[in-house]
Amino acid sequence: MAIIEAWFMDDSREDPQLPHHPNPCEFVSPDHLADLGVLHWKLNPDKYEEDEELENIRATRGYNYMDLLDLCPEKVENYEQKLKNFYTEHIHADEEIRYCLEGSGYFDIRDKDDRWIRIWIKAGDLIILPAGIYHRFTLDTSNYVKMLSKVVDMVIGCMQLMRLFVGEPVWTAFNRPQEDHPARQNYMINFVQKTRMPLEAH
Ligand SMILES: CSCCC(=O)C(=O)O
Ligand SMILES: [Fe+2]
Repeated sequence: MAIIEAWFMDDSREDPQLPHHPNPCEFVSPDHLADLGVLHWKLNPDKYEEDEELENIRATRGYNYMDLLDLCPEKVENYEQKLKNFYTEHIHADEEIRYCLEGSGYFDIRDKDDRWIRIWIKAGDLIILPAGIYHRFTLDTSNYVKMLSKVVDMVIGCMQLMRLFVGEPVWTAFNRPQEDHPARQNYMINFVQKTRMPLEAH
């Protein structure tokens, strides 16, 4: 699996858009992410319109739906509210598939012990979060403009994302706690409890 930067987050209450590297930094490997059901590919964002590798992933996994989302204040209604919602810990009933074409940001996911892992997504990163995994999202500070005026003191950022889905897309977020949600229960069975169970004797 391709290299991706991911680390356990520190506990500080500072701006969520900062990296939140603890000292010393504890990095998380792609295998560890895969063990939590998180998959990742590094693609060439400049040729997304005729990319065989992307086509292969879409065909193999049945992602027949695709759209582009410009996460920029001038292109998204209720930009601030949307970012706030994205940073509220939640799950979905289906996979969340995002391909970053421009800009960068952080997907935070919970590990098996409920610790936050921060995954840094940049142009060319395609990431799949499994249904039922607790997660949240924020932009980082590399692409932002700080706007200062009498009325606003706001940090704005931009990112272009491709969203993929099997069939008609459903973006509904179910905020934590969701322990009774079927997607959460399946996630626990498939990715958390399975690896904790002692091997049965034959
Ligand atoms: C802006 S993409 C990631 C945000 C998210 O978790 C979601 O859309 O459900
Ligand atoms: Fe989400």
